[in-house]
Amino acid sequence: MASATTISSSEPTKVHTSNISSIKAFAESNGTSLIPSNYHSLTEHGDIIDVADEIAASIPIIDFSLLTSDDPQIHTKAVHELAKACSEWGFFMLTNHGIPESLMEELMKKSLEFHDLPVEEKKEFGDNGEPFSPIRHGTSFHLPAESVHFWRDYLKVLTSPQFNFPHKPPGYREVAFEYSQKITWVARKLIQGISESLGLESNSIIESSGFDSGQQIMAVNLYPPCPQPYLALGLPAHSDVGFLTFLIENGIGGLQVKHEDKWINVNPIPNCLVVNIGDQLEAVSNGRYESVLHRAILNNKDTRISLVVVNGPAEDRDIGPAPELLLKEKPLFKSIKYRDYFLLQQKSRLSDERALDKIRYSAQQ
Ligand SMILES: O=C(O)CCC(=O)C(=O)O
Ligand SMILES: [Fe+2]
Repeated sequence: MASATTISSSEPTKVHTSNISSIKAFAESNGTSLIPSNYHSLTEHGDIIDVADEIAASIPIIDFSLLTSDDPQIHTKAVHELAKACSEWGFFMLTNHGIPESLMEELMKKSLEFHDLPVEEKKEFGDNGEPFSPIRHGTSFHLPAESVHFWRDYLKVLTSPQFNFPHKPPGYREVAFEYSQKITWVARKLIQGISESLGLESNSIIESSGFDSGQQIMAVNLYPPCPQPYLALGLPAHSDVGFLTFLIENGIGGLQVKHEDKWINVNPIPNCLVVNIGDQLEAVSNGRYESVLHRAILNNKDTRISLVVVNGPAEDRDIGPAPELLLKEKPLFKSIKYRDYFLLQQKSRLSDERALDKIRYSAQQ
C-alpha cells in the first residue's frame, strides 16, 4: 500500500504530446501508474460516477425484422416504436438486423490486428489533418489543435461514395467492404421508417439527401487500458455528424449516452447494433429527433475496440428541415451543404460548441 500512496501523491508525468503518436504504444511502454497531465479531461470524480444505471434497463430495443415485415400492421407498429425511441432517447439497440455475427466478429478481429501492426507499418495511413482524406490513422481527436487529449487511437475511413480501406492486415478490406454494404442497407431501411414516422413519404429523406451516393465513414476506435480511468476520457461528449450512426464493440463497455441530463452506461448486448441519431436527422426532422450526446469512458483492465459507421447525406446536397414539415411549423435550422456542415462540425468539436447551434435560427428570427 505504501507504494500506492507514493504514486498517487507524485506529480503527473509531463510528456510532450508530439512524442505520443499512438496511445496504445505509449500505454504499453508507460512504466508508471500515472497518465500525462494533458490527458486529464475529467476533473471531478463525480463526473464519471454520476451515472443513472437504473435507467439503462429501459433503453429502447427495435426489432429490425418487424420494421421490414411485409405485414402492414406489423410494419406500422414498428414505425411507431421507432418514432418513440427516436423522440424519447435519440438512440436504440437494433436486433434481428440480419448482419451475420461471424462477419462482425471477423471485422473486430481484423480491427484489433490493424491496431496491433507495428507503428512503422501504419505510418502510410497517418492523419494529415485534412478532414476529407480517405484514410486517417491517428490518436486522440485532433492532436495538433487540442489542449486536452483523449485516450484513443483511431482509424477513420471514407467508405462511401467511394470505398476506401487499408490493404493490411490481409482480408481486412474485404470484410470491411461487406460490412459497409450491409450497414448501408440497414441504414436505408431505418431512414425510410424514420421518414414515415415523421409523416413523410418513405423515400423522402433518401431522395432529398442523395443518400444512395451519401457519405459513409467507418471509424475504428481503440482504447487501451488506462491506469487512471477516472481522469481521462476515450472521447469527450459529442454528437455525430450524419443521419444515423451504428456502433459495435468487443464486449467491454464504455459508451455512455446523455439522457434527461444524466449519463447512462450502454452495456453491450451481443449481436446488437447500437444506433444513434446524428445532427443531420435533428435538422431534417426540424428538431423532433435530437442528436444524442455521447462519450467513451475508460477502464484500467481491458483494451476496448468500438467500430462506428456514420451514414450521412451526399456531400453536395443542401440539408435542412424537410419542406413537408415546414407547411405547419417554422424552421429551427438553416439549410447548409453537407460538406460545409461536416467541416463546421469537425471544427466545433475542438471547442465545446455544437455545430447544430451554428445553424439554428435564434428565437427572435
Ligand atoms: O467508442 C464509443 O463507444 C463511442 C465512439 C463514438 O462515439 C464515435 O466514434 O463517434
Ligand atoms: Fe460518436
